[in-house]
Amino acid sequence: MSLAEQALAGALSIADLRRIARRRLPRAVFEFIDGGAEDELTLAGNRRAFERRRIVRRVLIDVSEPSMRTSLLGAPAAAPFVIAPMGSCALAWPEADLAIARAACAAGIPYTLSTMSTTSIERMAKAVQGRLWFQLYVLREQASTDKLVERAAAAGYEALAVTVDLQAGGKRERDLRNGISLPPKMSARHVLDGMLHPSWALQMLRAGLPQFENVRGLLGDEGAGPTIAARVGQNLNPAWNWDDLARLRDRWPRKLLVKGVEHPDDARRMVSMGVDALWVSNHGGRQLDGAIASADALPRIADAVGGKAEILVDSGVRRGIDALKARALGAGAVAIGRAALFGAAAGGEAGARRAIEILTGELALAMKLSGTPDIDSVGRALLDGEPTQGGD
Ligand SMILES: Cc1cc2nc3c(=O)[nH]c(=O)nc-3n(C[C@H](O)[C@H](O)[C@H](O)COP(=O)(O)O)c2cc1C
Ligand SMILES: O=C(O)C(=O)c1ccccc1
Repeated sequence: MSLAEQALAGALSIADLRRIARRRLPRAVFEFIDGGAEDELTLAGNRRAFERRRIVRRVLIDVSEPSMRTSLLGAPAAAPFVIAPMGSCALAWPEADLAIARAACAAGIPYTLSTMSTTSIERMAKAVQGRLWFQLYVLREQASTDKLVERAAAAGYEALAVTVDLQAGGKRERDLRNGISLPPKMSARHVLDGMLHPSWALQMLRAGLPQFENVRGLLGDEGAGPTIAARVGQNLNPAWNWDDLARLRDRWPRKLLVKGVEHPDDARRMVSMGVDALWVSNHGGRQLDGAIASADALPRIADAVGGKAEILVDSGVRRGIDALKARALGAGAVAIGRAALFGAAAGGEAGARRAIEILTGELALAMKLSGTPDIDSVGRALLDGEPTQGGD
């Protein structure tokens, strides 16, 4: 076993994978992934909202073979997990999108490709046979947005998740301090940072600068944004509204998800328009600092929707038991963002596989120890002190 393989095998938790990633990546890249907006209140709140929930265990139940198989968007999934869309992943590991997608496919869970991926819609569809969803950022140019939607349909993606919480790039102060911008402006500090992380630097030199393959030529160049998020934000349409969502619903024939929902009234209105699934998220604390934690928004949305649409949740999932808590709070599945990317940053496809394996392993154990033989039977009563309106 190589040293890198040994390190991966020795990683017991997502926190361990994060530590390996932190050692391997230049500071600017690690902090771009790890960081949140402003004071990182929402980033920390996401974790706290999962951590503070407590499970009231049941005993004397046969849990010899706990089943975490479930149904997501009308198709089977091996576990209640989905990979969240992440742009610029190749900064962490060459072709990290492909690495994570292959790991997801092997684990039998859906993978969401970002509009800002460094692997094109078509290349991903050719490379991976598993369940693929496409995340849409609404570009300022209507025709360019329409083209992305058409390409995802033509390439056979089963679902479209339109992200609605990046009306502008969040104020990511770590990125501003580190000067990680788009296009990259290399300073002496960046070169030094690279030299201090030679395995990463050599990989990058060999692979070349990652490109946003889906939006090649589409990002306007009115000034390089001060951060990646700011530059991308400048190119998205902040005027996009309910009427536009209705048009998108008409144009896209398959499953439609809205990512970045937090208010029950928004959720209700989306369901009435025929949106198939609500993706409760605050973008991993990277957008509005001060936004409610996802795990707190989740039960209110579940009550508002009352089973008329599916619900996913992300932001702060770092342990398998978080998926059990999320199921109890009303989600069908949790999406994994940084946890998967820390894995890929630590060791490419094997690292992403390790991340999923850690989370599913922890969930299986949590199911046994809580007396949960079947993930689909989880209700709100599993949690201490949760009002059970809309639950069981
Ligand atoms: C490096 C990085 C890039 C991201 N890029 C996108 C993106 O392109 N589109 C999107 O909808 N969300 C994006 N997100 C947000 C994730 O989809 C997800 O909502 C978030 O990471 C969940 O929080 P977690 O990382 O705590 O699991 C990104 C997150 C990270 C960490
Ligand atoms: O950083 C993000 O959260 C994000 O959404 C993004 C968008 C485009 C490129 C890279 C990241």
